[in-house]
This record gives sequence, structure tokens and C-alpha cells, in this order.
Amino acid sequence: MSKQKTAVITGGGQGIGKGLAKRLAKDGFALVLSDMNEEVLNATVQEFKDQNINIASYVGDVSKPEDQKALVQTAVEHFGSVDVFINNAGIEQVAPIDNIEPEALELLFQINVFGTVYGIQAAAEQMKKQETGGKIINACSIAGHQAMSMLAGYSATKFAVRAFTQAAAQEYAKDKITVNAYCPGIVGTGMWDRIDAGMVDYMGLEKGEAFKKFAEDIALGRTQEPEDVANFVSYLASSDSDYMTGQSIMIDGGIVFN
Ligand SMILES: NC(=O)C1=CN([C@@H]2O[C@H](COP(=O)(O)OP(=O)(O)OC[C@H]3O[C@@H](n4cnc5c(N)ncnc54)[C@H](O)[C@@H]3O)[C@@H](O)[C@H]2O)C=CC1
Ligand SMILES: CC(=O)C(C)=O
Repeated sequence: MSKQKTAVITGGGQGIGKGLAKRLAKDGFALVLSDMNEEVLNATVQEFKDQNINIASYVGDVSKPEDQKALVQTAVEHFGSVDVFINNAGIEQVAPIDNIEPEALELLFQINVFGTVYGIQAAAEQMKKQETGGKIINACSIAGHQAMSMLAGYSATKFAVRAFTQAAAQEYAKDKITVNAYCPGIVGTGMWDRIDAGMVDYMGLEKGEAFKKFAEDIALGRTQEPEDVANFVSYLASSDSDYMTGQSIMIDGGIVFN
């Protein structure tokens, strides 16, 4: 019998990350979840343990390189390898460009961009040692293809994620490591609750109105669930995607077309 593969997911405590974890467990992976929110992480890990899923966890901040290295180490200690590493953790920031504050912009880049780079570095170091290659998967967004008004800083971080995905794919191809990204649209998670609240403040909308307004532009006529993202990430994590690298693919129900 072949060894069970291990998938590491940052921001795995809730939202899309938790959805990815559910799907990859079903696909047969052992899981290592990390999150900076210890409470949600522990609750999610317990849910998986209750279903007898092989799982380990690490409380850490993706914007700290030492935490990303320790996360990889946790996976190696528990399961012996890192076969898939998903840089899923991210934050948003709603503000018109006139109101973007230096500290807030810095935090956005620290987590969404620097955090992704540190995750790529830590994962690639381990995957090279294993000599079996691996799959690094990054969270991009439709906003990484077409910047969104009121989400300028956030969009810029996702453009940067796309750039690192392309460059990393080229640099690590010789090590049998592929690097791709998923680009969701409007997913009903805590992130969108906060975006909606931010739009209320800046645009004088009612609660829930921004979410509804953005949903109107979805060709398939509904907002997205974490499972919709997970169906695609399952492919990226599988050998079916072995000939794909450097791509940031829209999985958005039809919002951005390019
Ligand atoms: N919700 C949406 O509509 C979309 C989300 N995305 C991206 O998908 C990813 C996941 O988003 P959601 O699940 O919606 O967000 P969420 O806010 O529901 O969950 C994100 C998780 O990441 C954790 N996290 C945040 N900063 C962290 C840090 N520095 N270190 C470790 N963990 C950290 C949070 O504690 C939380 O558990 C993000 O990268 C986001 O930009 C992309 C497109 C659309
Ligand atoms: C949060 C996010 O990435 C979008 C596209 O809404």
C-alpha cells in the first residue's frame, strides 16, 4: 500500500480553508491545519478527529517565516512528508484609496504576500529534500485578475500572489514541484461578512446589500460555497494536475472572463 500523502493548509480553521480540509480528507490526505486563531483551529481539528481523520495542527502567523518553517516541521514530525502545501490564509481591507492607512496596507502585504512567500519557501525546502516533488497551491482571487474598487490594497496583494505563483512555478519545475493558484469569486465566509460591513460604512449601503449587489454579477446566479473552491483545489492537489504549473485559475461562477 502506498504511503498516505500529507496536505498542509494555512488559515484552515474556518471558511475556505476548512472547506479545503474537508475535501482533501475525503480525497485521502492526512491533514495539517494552521491558523492564528487558536480557538477556531482547535474546534475544527476536534471535528476532524471525531471523524477519525489523521490530523495535526499548528497555531501560527503566516507572516512570520519561523512559524511557516515550524508548520512544515510539524507536518514532517507527524506524517513524514509535505506533499501539498496550501497558502490559504489571507485578510481583506475595505477602503477607498484616499483612506488607505500605511499600517493597514503594510499588514495586508505582510499576511497576503509575505506570508505566501514564506509558505512557498518553507514548503519548497522540504519538498526538495523529499525528492518526490510536491504541489504548492496559493489563494489568489478574481481580484488578482481584475482589481476591485474599495479593495485596491487587497487586489494588489492578489496580483502579487499571481506573480509569485508564476515565478515559483518556473524556479521549482526542476524539483518536480508545481505551483498554482485558485481564484474564487464571492464566497460567503467571514471575510465577505467583513467586506459587506466595510461597504456599509463607506458606501452608505444596508447590511447584506453589498454582498447581494456583487452576487448579481455572477453568471451562474448564486454566490459561492467553500465546497465549490474545494472541488477545484482537489484537482490541483491530485496527480491529474501534474502537467499544470504557474496558473491562477478563476473558479468564480462566471464573474471575470479572461
Ligand atoms: N471569501 C471570499 O469571497 C474570497 C476569499 N479569497 C481568499 O481565500 C482565502 C481564505 O478566505 P476566507 O476563508 O474567505 O477567509 P476567512 O477570513 O473566512 O478565513 C481566513 C482564516 O485565515 C486565518 N488567518 C488570517 N490571518 C492569518 C495569519 N496571519 N496567519 C495565520 N492564519 C491567518 C484566520 O484566522 C481565518 O481562520 C484568503 O486568502 C482570501 O483572500 C479569495 C477570493 C474570494
Ligand atoms: C474577497 C475576494 O477576494 C473577493 C473577490 O471578493
